Amino acid sequence: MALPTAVRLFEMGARDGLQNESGPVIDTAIKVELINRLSETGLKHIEAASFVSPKWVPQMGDASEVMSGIDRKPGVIYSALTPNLKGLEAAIAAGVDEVAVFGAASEAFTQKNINCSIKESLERFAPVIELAKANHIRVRGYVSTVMGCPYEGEIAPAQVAAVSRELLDMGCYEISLGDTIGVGTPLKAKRMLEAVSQQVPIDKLAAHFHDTYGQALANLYAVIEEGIAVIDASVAGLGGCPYAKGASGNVATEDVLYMLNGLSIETGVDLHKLALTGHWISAQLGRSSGSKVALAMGCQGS
Ligand SMILES: CC(C)(COP(=O)([O-])OP(=O)([O-])OC[C@H]1O[C@@H](n2cnc3c(N)ncnc32)[C@H](O)[C@@H]1OP(=O)([O-])[O-])[C@@H](O)C(=O)NCCC(=O)NCCSC(=O)C[C@@](C)(O)CC(=O)[O-]
Repeated sequence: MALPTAVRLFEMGARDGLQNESGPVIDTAIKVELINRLSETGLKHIEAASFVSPKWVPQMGDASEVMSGIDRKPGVIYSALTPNLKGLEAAIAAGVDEVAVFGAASEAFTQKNINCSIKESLERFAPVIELAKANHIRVRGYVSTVMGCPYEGEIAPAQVAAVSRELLDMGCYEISLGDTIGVGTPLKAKRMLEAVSQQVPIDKLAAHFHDTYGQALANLYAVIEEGIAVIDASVAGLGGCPYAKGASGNVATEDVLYMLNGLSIETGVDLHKLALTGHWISAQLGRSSGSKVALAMGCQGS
């Protein structure tokens, strides 16, 4: 299949990135400034917060304050995770544009992450999706552990396909396929996608790959060759997953953008501004950017 002419980048840094930071809870003002800076790069889709239990993920405990603190740039969609009705109600009150439910293809990961079975998770999501739709809010669905689980190991592509199909049938507009612990390789990614795309049209799928084993760009190239045109990524490669020990961040948005620019695939995102934002947030966290491209570009100014 020909490569897509355009790709939509879905920025994860403020949520998937920051949720996993150990140490003190990051100031709300820093989260707000990160999102505001990201909004100026041309990104049109920013996951800004997570309305989950603060006991489970302390870094996301100020989701409402973050949402009320940011400058909403017209044309940018600000989304948040909502695992249950309590989260959705808070997200609606905070004025999110879009929400996401998050399940997994692995029973053990689902238990560790959201404290229920896959079946129970889908039952829990049903009223969330219903209420979101009644409020004219679109719902995205995540499926984690699509290429491997930290607790169960190998995950059958058919299982990924089944959970993805359920979420689509329940009303999610898009299913994001998460290689939560970054264990995938290109052939595995293609095989997983082949199974899923028999159940969910490829234009309703997104790739959400972590870079733990340094395979994320190769895996992304493999799936865009198959028609994937939505990519989740995290500025400066921030993040990991609090319930997946050893998982490193999402692939760095700067690195994905550099690759897409090289392929003449349109994104509308300014690489220089994005790299500056990545250096800025990395400095706030007391480290260097996790993006190889940003480091190579060397633009450290604010
Ligand atoms: C789902 C629950 C809440 C179940 O957790 P639970 O303990 O089974 O829930 P519960 O209903 O028994 O409630 C326990 C306490 O949490 C409170 N609570 C309950 N819900 C909420 C809420 N929405 N907001 C705020 N507080 C909430 C509730 O009020 C209660 O408070 P208490 O009475 O003890 O004071 C919990 O397991 C949880 O919050 N998990 C979140 C885990 C998480 O955020 N993981 C990271 C995101 S997923 C991810 O990163 C992967 C992804 C998406 O990026 C894709 C990939 O890379 O693969």
